[in-house]
Amino acid sequence: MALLTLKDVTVTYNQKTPILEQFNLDIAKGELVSLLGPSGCGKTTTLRLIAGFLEAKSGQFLFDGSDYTKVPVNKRNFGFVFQSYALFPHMTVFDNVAFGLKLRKVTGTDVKKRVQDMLDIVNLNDFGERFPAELSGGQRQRVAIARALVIQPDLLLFDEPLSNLDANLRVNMRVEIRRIQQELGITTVYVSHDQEECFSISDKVAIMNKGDIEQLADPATIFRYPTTEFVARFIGFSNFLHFDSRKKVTGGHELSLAGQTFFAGDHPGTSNETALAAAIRPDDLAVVHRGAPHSMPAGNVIPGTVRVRTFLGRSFQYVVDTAHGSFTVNQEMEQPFEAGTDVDLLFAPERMVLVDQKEA
Ligand SMILES: Nc1ncnc2c1ncn2[C@@H]1O[C@H](COP(=O)(O)OP(=O)(O)OP(=O)(O)O)[C@@H](O)[C@H]1O
Repeated sequence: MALLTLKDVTVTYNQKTPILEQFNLDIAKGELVSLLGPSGCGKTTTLRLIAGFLEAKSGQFLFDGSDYTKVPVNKRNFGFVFQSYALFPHMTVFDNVAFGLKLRKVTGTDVKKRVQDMLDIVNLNDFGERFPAELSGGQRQRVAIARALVIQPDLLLFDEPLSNLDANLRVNMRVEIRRIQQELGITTVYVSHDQEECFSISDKVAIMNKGDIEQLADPATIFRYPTTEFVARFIGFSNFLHFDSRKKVTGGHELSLAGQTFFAGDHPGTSNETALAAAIRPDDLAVVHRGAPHSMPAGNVIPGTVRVRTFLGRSFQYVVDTAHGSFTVNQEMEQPFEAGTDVDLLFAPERMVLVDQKEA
């Protein structure tokens, strides 16, 4: 059963068109769920709604079996960590972390023990007497996490917590966040626009587009088997074929495109029966000299010409122009193709993921 449920929630700012409309989300106890999507898709709005900073126009918010729709922020025992650490500059680290406990009327020795425990968890046990100005960005963010956790929240909410940190520190801190979240088994909603960050730490990722969740699944499933063209593009499938029709055949699916019949195998990426587009990652396309032997089904080949070649380090990237549009291919090779070379693009049946074109 879900710990947190948003049910048919609609949110409008300034009475204009809804930002979220009939929005639904379920989160199970102990899960870390990320909301990921382009700027303006409604991630922060969803988080603010869960936090209680924002009221829904209609719909329900259920938490742990109770109706929280009208419960005010200060009656929800939730912890927040924001992009700006929002520490009190005139208070020591210890006092910053203790602040929420004092508000909750926790007394002397209890405060000391709980703050110390939290500083241990975030590896800042020797920093209690420092002031925020005497800390690095990563240390400040750890204080913010300790402060959110010390109240033993029922839910932890992160809004772009790492975006003020430099790249290396971001990687370290996301490992820390995942470690702490798992150690405490605390249910967490995490907003970021950084795909790698969300994929690396989450049990589930919700990919949002214009106020809707287009796909909610574990990171590996989304990475390999996006269900819509929007999700596929967002996570790096840059090649698409848009078919006229499809037919189930033994062992797979026949897909027709302007008289040519492609074949896609039976795999989780072809189970969506309404999907009429194929998405293919640049790493999953192969390119060979025009007419070179290969083991693909005859229909899974498109002739083309290399327009651009770039060097990626491990591999080369080619942009290949064909009668069906341009395709991007990453391929490791000893002797790379020059721009202008006539080639064949090979579409492996197990690498074509069939996606819906909704919101494409
Ligand atoms: N206080 C507000 N008043 C009016 N419109 C708002 C307000 N806050 C957000 N919006 C609008 O709501 C939409 C969703 O915003 P939201 O902040 O939820 O997006 P986001 O996905 O978090 O984006 P970002 O990644 O840029 O932070 C946007 O179109 C935004 O302009």
